[in-house]
Amino acid sequence: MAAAISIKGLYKKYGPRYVLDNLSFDVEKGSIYGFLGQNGAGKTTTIKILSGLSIPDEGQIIIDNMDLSAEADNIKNILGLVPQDSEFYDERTALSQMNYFASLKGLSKSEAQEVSNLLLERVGLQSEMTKKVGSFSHGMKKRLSIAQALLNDPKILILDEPTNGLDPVGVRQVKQIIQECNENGITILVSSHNLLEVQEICTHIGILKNGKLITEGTIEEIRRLESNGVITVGIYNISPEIVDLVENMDYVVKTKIKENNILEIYVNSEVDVKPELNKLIVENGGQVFKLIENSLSLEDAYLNATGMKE
Ligand SMILES: Nc1ncnc2c1ncn2[C@@H]1O[C@H](COP(=O)(O)OP(=O)(O)OP(=O)(O)O)[C@@H](O)[C@H]1O
Repeated sequence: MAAAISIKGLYKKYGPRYVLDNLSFDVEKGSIYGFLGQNGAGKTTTIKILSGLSIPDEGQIIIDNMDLSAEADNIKNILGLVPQDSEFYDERTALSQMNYFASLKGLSKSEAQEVSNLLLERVGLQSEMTKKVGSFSHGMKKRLSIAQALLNDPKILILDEPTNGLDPVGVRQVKQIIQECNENGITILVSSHNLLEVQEICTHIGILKNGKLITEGTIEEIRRLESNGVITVGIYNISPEIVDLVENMDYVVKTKIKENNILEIYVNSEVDVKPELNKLIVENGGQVFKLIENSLSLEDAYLNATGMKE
């Protein structure tokens, strides 16, 4: 699959500290790539570099087959950016704000009016377009910011933490707009520190930690990364020998002993391993009083991968 964005060996230093440290990844054409990481991981720094607002110390960026270092202006024409915080004039209406941005992009008055109307409708602000932006909620401003980013009919849309600080309705609206943009052929790069908020719309996910991409893949691949399930076994007479035997099984990733004779077994297997585990424990003298399997959520896989989980 062709890459809409290809980042190779990106480094960015602030003072003596590298905030991007040999960062490389591709965003496939037509995908919705969730660029995830905790606060300070380097997401905004990467996005600023991609949108030409910051210069990397090293590395190559190819966007839609153009090298950013040589064709920044052409790239601007095919890129839409929704920054974390957009600046609007509170006294202007949404429509006049959009018309103003459209005129900055070189559209005539009538073209601007037409496109602005269309885009405000696309982000669900059609009945609010003559209201002053100062009266808008955070979610409405975010949708206005997306409309603004769509003014140049971009091939690629980059959104920096678009769901941050929104209420659940606002999150749902923004996700729906992102998905509709994608259905209309726009490749999406969306950053977030909240996997749960974006996972249902992403086709791919990359996890950034301290400026490095620590994990990458399709949603399904990420889920399978460490373990795809956890089996909770209650054993009355749990012993170190039983734990050792369990840990040595092929599909067991790790085990954790919990209170009340509970052994948590993280497994990575496509088939049901409960009968085999039960047999092993019982044959070695264990008295099993409960055995439950839960599949791991993507959130768990994320926390495992970022080392946020104990
Ligand atoms: N202009 C700057 N000067 C110095 N340090 C900076 C600058 N911009 C960012 N940093 C530092 O670089 C690191 C990465 O910041 P960045 O904003 O890219 O992270 P992030 O993943 O987007 O997090 P957040 O979600 O909090 O914005 C942080 O430690 C931040 O303090």
